[in-house]
Amino acid sequence: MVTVGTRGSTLALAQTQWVVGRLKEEWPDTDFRIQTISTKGDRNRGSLAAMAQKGDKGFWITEIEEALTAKRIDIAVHSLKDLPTEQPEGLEISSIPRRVDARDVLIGKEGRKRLADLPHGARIGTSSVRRKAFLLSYRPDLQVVDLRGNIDTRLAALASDEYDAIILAAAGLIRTEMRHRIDEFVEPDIMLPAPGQGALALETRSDDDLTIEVAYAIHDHTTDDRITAEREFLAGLGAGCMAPVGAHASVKGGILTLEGWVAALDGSQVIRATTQGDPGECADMGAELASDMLAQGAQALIDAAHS
Ligand SMILES: NCc1[nH]cc(CCC(=O)O)c1CC(=O)O
Repeated sequence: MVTVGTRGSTLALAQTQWVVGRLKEEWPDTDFRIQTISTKGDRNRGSLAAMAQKGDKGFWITEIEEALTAKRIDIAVHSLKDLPTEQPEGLEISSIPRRVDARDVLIGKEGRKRLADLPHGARIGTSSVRRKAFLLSYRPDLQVVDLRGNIDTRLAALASDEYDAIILAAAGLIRTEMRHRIDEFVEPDIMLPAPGQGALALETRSDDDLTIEVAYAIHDHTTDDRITAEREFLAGLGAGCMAPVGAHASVKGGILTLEGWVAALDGSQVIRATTQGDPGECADMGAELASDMLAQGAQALIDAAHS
């Protein structure tokens, strides 16, 4: 019996059921069980940004990692973009399944269904500092209004008068079978996705060889190279998942292209850079792009976001 732990949100459960379905295909004789765990992120109604400023990077995952260490669960399924770039002692990411669409999407009211067509001063709901900064860089006239909660809560908020449109990750809507709600895929040249967006991580105990083998059966090497480049870039900046940082890697014809953006919180400045190389060098490429950008002024933007 392999116990797979996750948060209890609709999205967390949907992605964990998908993972267990894939694992069952690979290991038809193994029994899998899903165990839901409540985290600080699920319980805290305060603003995400305030929690991040307290340096609390892992508010979606601490309780899940405790359950893993205590052997109450054997595999933890996480959204990769919520996972800090370092794992605690004794735990490791042992498998990265194939990524779905990494882009952000717009969902708007009638007549508010494309970013370029939104009226002057339109109100956009998001609580992500990255989405806010890139939106304001593209359209400084827009008003970004704080909106947090799970996908269902955020979609429901669109019915109120407070928002003309909201921005979400495509992956969350695709995984919860709500793809039909997407009005526009926002292209990465307007809004670069978060590092790891659209990818999952299976975390296990480092000494649990049997479970590691089970998890690794659904590992995807190309996704791993892409997200490694993106996360090394984020780590190299000394930034967490709450910084106005975007990163997106793609692999074509055996070449990995990594793009990184760092923004001022108000969108008044965005530093952009791109690098290309062999996918085998993905970690170094991420680290090098980060140090190039720090030298180009990204340090001041990161410091300002953290202060
Ligand atoms: N921070 C919450 C979160 N974590 C992962 C996803 C979406 C799914 C993914 O990126 O894999 C979301 C919701 C959102 O950003 O719209």
